[in-house]
Amino acid sequence: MAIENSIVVPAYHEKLNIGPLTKRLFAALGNSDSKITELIFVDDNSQDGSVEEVEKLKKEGYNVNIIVRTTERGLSSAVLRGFQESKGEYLVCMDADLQHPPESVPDFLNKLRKHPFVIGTRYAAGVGIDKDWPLYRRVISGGARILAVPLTTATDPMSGFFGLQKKYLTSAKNIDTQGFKIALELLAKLPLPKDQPIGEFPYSFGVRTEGESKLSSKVMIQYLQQLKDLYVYKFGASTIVATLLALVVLVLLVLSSLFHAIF
Ligand SMILES: Nc1nc2c(ncn2[C@@H]2O[C@H](COP(=O)(O)OP(=O)(O)O[C@H]3O[C@H](CO)[C@@H](O)[C@H](O)[C@@H]3O)[C@@H](O)[C@H]2O)c(=O)[nH]1
Repeated sequence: MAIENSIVVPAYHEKLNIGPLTKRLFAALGNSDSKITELIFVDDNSQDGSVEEVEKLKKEGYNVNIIVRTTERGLSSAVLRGFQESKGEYLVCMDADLQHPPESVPDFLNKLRKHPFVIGTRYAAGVGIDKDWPLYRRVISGGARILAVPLTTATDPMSGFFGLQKKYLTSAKNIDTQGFKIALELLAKLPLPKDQPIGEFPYSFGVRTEGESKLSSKVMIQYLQQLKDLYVYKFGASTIVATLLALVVLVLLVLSSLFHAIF
């Protein structure tokens, strides 16, 4: 059967999450959807046994693969590499750490059949962020989200849980693959049809139980640089709005590099 859905998971030191994610995902998809779905991990040479874990799952019959990159590093570029190597028309990106619930993927895919781009959102009625998520992460996430408001109508462009129809990716140009926020980059730059709104998919963001977050001050600085570039891209370098927004971001950039703890 031809593959229709490709689930791409950037992974760095996620050995302990690979098995549970794979099993929960394919269990949620059920027999018929499992046959048309592939799961692709994109690992940056973690050398922690992730490859062996995937080989084991393959032997158990799961349609799962792992791409190991040895010369590149980074979440956004890993996601794009997975998309490039995928066979399906419906592409979904999710984290390895189970903070994006695998059980919601079937409904997510249904939505993706009706919208060119779907983004998971933690900001909707009845969903949210686990109460144990630390305050500093809430502040970072909320601040980052506010700064992105001029760039997209999406309520949660920080989300690493998103999907798109592959036909819209083929015309992507000038995509910046630094940092973590590939969904925002794609939302701002892809030539998505104006008459079809992006889909919002409410979900509750869980707590990581295995492994560690890779969020660092470097990632935050990359985000601010990305924002500055996107403001200029969207509003044009000569407009007053772009200049003001770029200035705000630059000040934050300098401050954050001086005081890593500011965010
Ligand atoms: N291949 C690869 N994968 C990476 C890298 N850095 C992180 N990842 C993978 O990317 C996923 C997200 O990284 P986390 O470190 O778990 O992210 P987080 O800070 O806990 O979550 C925040 O960022 C996520 C990604 O955008 C968001 O999904 C989430 O909503 C939140 O904003 C995980 O599967 C992780 O292994 C990298 O350099 N290379």
